[in-house]
Amino acid sequence: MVEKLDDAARAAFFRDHPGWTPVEGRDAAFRAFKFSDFNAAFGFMTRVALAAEKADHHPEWFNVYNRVEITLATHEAGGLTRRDAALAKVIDAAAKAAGAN
Ligand SMILES: C[C@H](O)[C@H](O)[C@H]1CNC2=NC(N)=NC(=O)C2=N1
Repeated sequence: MVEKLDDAARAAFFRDHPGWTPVEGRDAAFRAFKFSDFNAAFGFMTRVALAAEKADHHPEWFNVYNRVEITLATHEAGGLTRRDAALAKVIDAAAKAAGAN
């Protein structure tokens, strides 16, 4: 069972992943992305989905047209873990490659 990040590691998560914000009332991280169009947004989601499935660690997300909102948490741990930090890194790189602003 993966452990929740302790306070220092949780602070480091938000420091090291600019753009991600804590979710109120829940140990989770949120970030919204905007792409040029649906094609770019869905291409991004496809790349994230493949990485998530490979890692068996999945985002909670919401998409409308060119907008993708993502919440990260580890359900089995009830909060943020190193798995979320790893997925955030993949997400940020994929978003950058897909031209998110
Ligand atoms: C059985 C399987 O390993 C689990 O359901 C995985 C799948 N993806 C997951 N994703 C996330 N975000 N949290 C989990 O606890 C989780 N658990």
